[in-house]
Amino acid sequence: MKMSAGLTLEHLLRRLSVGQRIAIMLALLLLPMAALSVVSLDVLEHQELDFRQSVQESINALLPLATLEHYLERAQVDELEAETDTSAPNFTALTHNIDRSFSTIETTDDGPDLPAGLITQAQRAWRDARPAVQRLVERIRPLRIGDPRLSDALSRKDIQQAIHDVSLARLHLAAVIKARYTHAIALRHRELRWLIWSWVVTLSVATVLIGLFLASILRPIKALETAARRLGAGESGVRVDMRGRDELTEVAERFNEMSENWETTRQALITETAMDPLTGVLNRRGILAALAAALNAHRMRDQGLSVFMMDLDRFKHINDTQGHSAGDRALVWVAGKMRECLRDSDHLGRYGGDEFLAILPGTGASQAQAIAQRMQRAIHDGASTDPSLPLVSIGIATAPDDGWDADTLIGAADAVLYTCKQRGREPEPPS
Ligand SMILES: Nc1nc2c(ncn2[C@@H]2O[C@H](COP(=O)(O)OP(=O)(O)OP(=O)(O)O)[C@@H](O)[C@H]2O)c(=O)[nH]1
Repeated sequence: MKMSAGLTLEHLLRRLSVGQRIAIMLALLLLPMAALSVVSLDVLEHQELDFRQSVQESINALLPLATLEHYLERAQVDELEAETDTSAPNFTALTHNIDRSFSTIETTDDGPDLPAGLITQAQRAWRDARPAVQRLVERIRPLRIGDPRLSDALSRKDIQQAIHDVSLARLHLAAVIKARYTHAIALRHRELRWLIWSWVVTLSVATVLIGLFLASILRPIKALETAARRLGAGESGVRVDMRGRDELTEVAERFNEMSENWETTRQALITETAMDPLTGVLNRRGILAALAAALNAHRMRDQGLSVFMMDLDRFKHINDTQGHSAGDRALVWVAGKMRECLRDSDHLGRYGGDEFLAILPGTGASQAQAIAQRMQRAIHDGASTDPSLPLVSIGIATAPDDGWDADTLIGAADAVLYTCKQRGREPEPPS
């Protein structure tokens, strides 16, 4: 079923020229690859941007919190007093930055994949921390770094509380950012998997289609090559069955014409080289070839095979008294009579001037004797009323009793013929 569907598709493809098929094959390969490359680049670029944004967001959100925490810790160990720098850390700007980070994070759409409540927890933690931080900020705002009043302004307990609250807010915010980062990575992997599958599926489909296109080109080429080899090996009637409208079908049609022409020429050559032009039966070369082939087949089938060596009687006299044309007519008539007495599967050839050789495959000695007598009678009946017609003497040899090869059989039949001609006009009785 699949095979026939493939072949039907192939027949459809053969309606296209080879050039068109190659162009479509290239398009099948290049267009999906180009499209996929564009999509892949776009996806990777977007991922890169998202990733950068995510990292930037982390820095923007966490840095002010971490800085605030850092300054608070330094205040706790009275380091701010020891600072030579006279500018105070800008706690107000820091808290504003933190507020802005939280509002940015809050408005970012995380989609359904992120654990719910993480942002709320972080915001709540910051809301809890903010008043204590604010109070500290209010107290130290008028003071400079290194001012001895800083120690009085910052109560250790308040600082510790603020550190604790800010640290808690930082941890919650870090959890949000981590979750977002993990989510971004998972999304990136999912998109990459989709991309890889798209490549695999697209390339597989393209490969199958290209395979079909290639088959529609290579199969006819193979058929032509096989046919050319068979024709080259001398096989006759070689044809390439091909339907389509492409160049290869055209080549196949020309090949078939060439094969037919060659067959006609070959038949003409065979006729010319193997046939006797006067009588229309095989000539010496043809009948010897037929004998070799018949003996070959005979050995394989293990059946009897008889040969008749036949020589015309009083033929010279006909030639001498009635002319060469009368002799020719007599030869044609005798050949016709002989052919009439033989089966289609038997072979008849003119062996020499007035000598004929018949091959009777599958015929034993007694059956051959009967056929020879019938043939002799038919010729003698005609010749008895027309003096321009000859008589015939027949020597019979049968394989395998009289021999296995052509020369031995012909020699044996010739010997019988000689005896026969010596004794009169009757064929040799079966041995
Ligand atoms: N008309 C004609 N005569 C041919 C042809 N080929 C050979 N001959 C003649 O056939 C004759 C054969 O001679 P013979 O075999 O002695 O003829 P025959 O009278 O039958 O003698 P026996 O065979 O001894 O009975 C010769 O005269 C050849 O010239 C041919 O194609 N046409």
